[in-house]
Amino acid sequence: MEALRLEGLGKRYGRKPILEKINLSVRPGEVYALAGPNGSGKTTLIRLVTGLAFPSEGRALLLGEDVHQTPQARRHLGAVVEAPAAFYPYLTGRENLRMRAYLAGVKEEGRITEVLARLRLLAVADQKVGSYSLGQRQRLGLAAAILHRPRVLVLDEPTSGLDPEGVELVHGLLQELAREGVAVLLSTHHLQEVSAYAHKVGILGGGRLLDEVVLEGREVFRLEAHPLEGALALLKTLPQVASARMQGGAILFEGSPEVVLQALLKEGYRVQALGPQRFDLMAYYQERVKHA
Ligand SMILES: Nc1ncnc2c1ncn2[C@@H]1O[C@H](COP(=O)(O)OP(=O)(O)OP(=O)(O)O)[C@@H](O)[C@H]1O
Repeated sequence: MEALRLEGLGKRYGRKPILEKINLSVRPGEVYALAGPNGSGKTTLIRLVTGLAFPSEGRALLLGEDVHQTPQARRHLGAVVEAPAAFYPYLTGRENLRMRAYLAGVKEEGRITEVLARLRLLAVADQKVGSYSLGQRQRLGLAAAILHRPRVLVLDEPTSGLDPEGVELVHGLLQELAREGVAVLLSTHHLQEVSAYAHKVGILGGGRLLDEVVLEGREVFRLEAHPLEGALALLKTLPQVASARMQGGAILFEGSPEVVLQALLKEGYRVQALGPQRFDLMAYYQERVKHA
């Protein structure tokens, strides 16, 4: 079953539509990154999914239960929506987590130490949160979100305000959690960073989900051939080629390089270069948003 499923989700403020007909799903163990320009509705979507905002249409299901109809649906949810997350400044990090653990019904004290260690906060665990840096508070927010071992984790820009080490730490943690079976939905402006491990990227624009890019198992090849236009047209006719487009004097395609090479040689094309190419998510995103 999908861990998280949005069905025709929409939100209007007054008459202004902010989001319309958003359909997406995240499976257990999958990392889904939401990207989009400022104001495209990423935070609004995350607020809807976590139950902090009410949809004007559609619904959000957490492990099959409607977030807005069934309050218990959120027991499987961990979230960091506001940055930095709200904590009692006159209590220590450990005391804040102890309070969260009590509210979430987590009884083992060892779990608090475990998440503090996982977020590299043990050294400051017994200091008042009021004295924490922004990055430390950000990491404490994540520690609190995973305390009760949620099966779905929803995070609004989890790496904003973090130093490079903190960014690495959070990305590493999210990958680990996904491997443990947690479904992760996060919003980000840092596509290059998440493209290393996100399974899917959803691109929001103009209140709609413009595109979903599947990154898992994606293999792209770069081809230089002469004449290039004809080669592109030929590739587009091959059933073994899933996609092909021109980029900077070469063709980028997804599909079988062996079939492509054979077809080109058979038709008398001159093949100058053919090899694997890392999928350029940033270029794809810019192109997609430009034509939105
Ligand atoms: N409470 C509200 N009332 C009216 N409009 C709102 C409200 N909250 C958000 N909006 C509008 O909804 C749109 C989407 O905002 P949102 O914060 O979801 O975008 P975002 O993609 O998260 O942006 P950013 O990348 O800057 O964080 C914006 O035009 C914003 O002004």
